[in-house]
Amino acid sequence: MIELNDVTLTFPDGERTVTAVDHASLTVPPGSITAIIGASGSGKSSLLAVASALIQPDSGAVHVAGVDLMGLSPAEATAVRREHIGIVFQQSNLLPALTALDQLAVMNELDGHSRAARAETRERARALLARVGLAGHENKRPHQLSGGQRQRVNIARALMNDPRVLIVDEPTSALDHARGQEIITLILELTRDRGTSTLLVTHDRSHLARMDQVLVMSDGVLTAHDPHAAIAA
Ligand SMILES: Nc1ncnc2c1ncn2[C@@H]1O[C@H](COP(=O)(O)OP(=O)(O)OP(=O)(O)O)[C@@H](O)[C@H]1O
Repeated sequence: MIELNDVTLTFPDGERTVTAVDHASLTVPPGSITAIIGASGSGKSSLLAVASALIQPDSGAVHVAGVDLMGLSPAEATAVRREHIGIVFQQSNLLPALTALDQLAVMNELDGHSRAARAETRERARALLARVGLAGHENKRPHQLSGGQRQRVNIARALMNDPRVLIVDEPTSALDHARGQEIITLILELTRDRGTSTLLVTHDRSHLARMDQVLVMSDGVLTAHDPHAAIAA
């Protein structure tokens, strides 16, 4: 579950302050997907940063996977992120030198686990790559994969720790329409199968009718939007 209640986040901007998120509230239940749309600079990335435990807001209540994020130390917030939150960014930020399998396994292996734990990590990585449609591509490096395949690696990587919450920022912006629809279908299936609370920012209104909830952000203010009305707009 993701629960934001009356959240406000400001940034200093010279003499004044910018209100990036203005008394925003939202709930994303497990197994459902909420999309946020809104103009550039309306506060969407700031809201995702709050829900990802990357930024603590000035005021309000934030609960993610049952954890109260307000008042956590940076180290505690990092621990919550690693344990409960999967994040997929707009640009695939894969490491050029690593194979698809290693992109998934490397973070777990940096923790210095036993040989058995490493084997288990690789098995999990292999299964997740197969789940996102990349069986047979485990040993390819990013330049050997298409844009859509790279985004699939990103998604699989975000699922490595079996997160309760999935935060996705513009997953289709670098893809053509058909490839974008496939990625949205995959994210929807994973949300249902794994019961994640998924929060997604998108510019592409053609996806909105498939979402459980659509919220519009405007100058930091969130308002509900009928997913089916949005497509006609
Ligand atoms: N670190 C920061 N320091 C100062 N101001 C910031 C910071 N991050 C965001 N802002 C400001 O907060 C407001 C909301 O920005 P945000 O990036 O959240 O919007 P957005 O809807 O995600 O935009 P885009 O679609 O272009 O990514 C903007 O006025 C922006 O300039």
